[in-house]
Amino acid sequence: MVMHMDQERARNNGHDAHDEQPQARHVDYARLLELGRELLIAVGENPDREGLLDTPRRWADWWREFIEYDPGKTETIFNTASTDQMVCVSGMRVFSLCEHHLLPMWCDVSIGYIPDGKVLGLSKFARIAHQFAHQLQIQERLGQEIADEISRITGTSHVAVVLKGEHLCMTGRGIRTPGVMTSSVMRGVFREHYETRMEFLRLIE
Ligand SMILES: Nc1nc2c(ncn2[C@@H]2O[C@H](COP(=O)(O)OP(=O)(O)OP(=O)(O)O)[C@@H](O)[C@H]2O)c(=O)[nH]1
Ligand SMILES: [Zn+2]
Repeated sequence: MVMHMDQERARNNGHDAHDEQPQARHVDYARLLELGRELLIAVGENPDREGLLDTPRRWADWWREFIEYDPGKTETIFNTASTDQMVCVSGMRVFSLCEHHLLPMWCDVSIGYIPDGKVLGLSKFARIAHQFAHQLQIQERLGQEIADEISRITGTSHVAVVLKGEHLCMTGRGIRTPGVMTSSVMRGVFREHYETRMEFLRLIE
């Protein structure tokens, strides 16, 4: 008997038997399909009416796409003797989900670091930002996790991450007030040295 891939994943406690990245997350797709149907019933809809027939499938697909997001290769490093530069990559927009309400948040991510012999490939900053955005999040933790990963890969402790977020849970429900949440993680010389911090903040304006 050919086992469906999702059943096989479930049997392996969320991981493929030959999964090379044990930290990769998987959804229970069959369960999502059931829940999508249940959700429609719970909000007073008829899941068998024509317009909704494929909705549980689309909804399950969206969760799978979000949770099983693959950032690709994130660790391309170039060795360099130069340690006198500040590198900033700014305005990278990522999509995430607020863990309190399961509603979208959009964050504009800016990252700065001072290399210590290793520079990271430019595109990898966006890959890393998306990687940590593709899970249930709060904005503050998203910034910390991005900073941790940049430090881990490049081996420098001088890392700064600023996020500007718009949260649908604040703009589209509840208090219904548009507003921007800014959070910043400043480490190493970015925290200790006022001029360095200000230079970074000017560069990402
Ligand atoms: N610090 C922080 N708070 C967040 C984030 N996303 C959502 N929240 C807040 O989480 C809080 C949850 O508060 P609760 O009082 O438990 O939930 P609620 O009754 O839905 O609150 P309201 O949103 O005020 O209607 C709210 O103040 C949200 O604005 C985030 O990324 N960071
Ligand atoms: Zn929220």
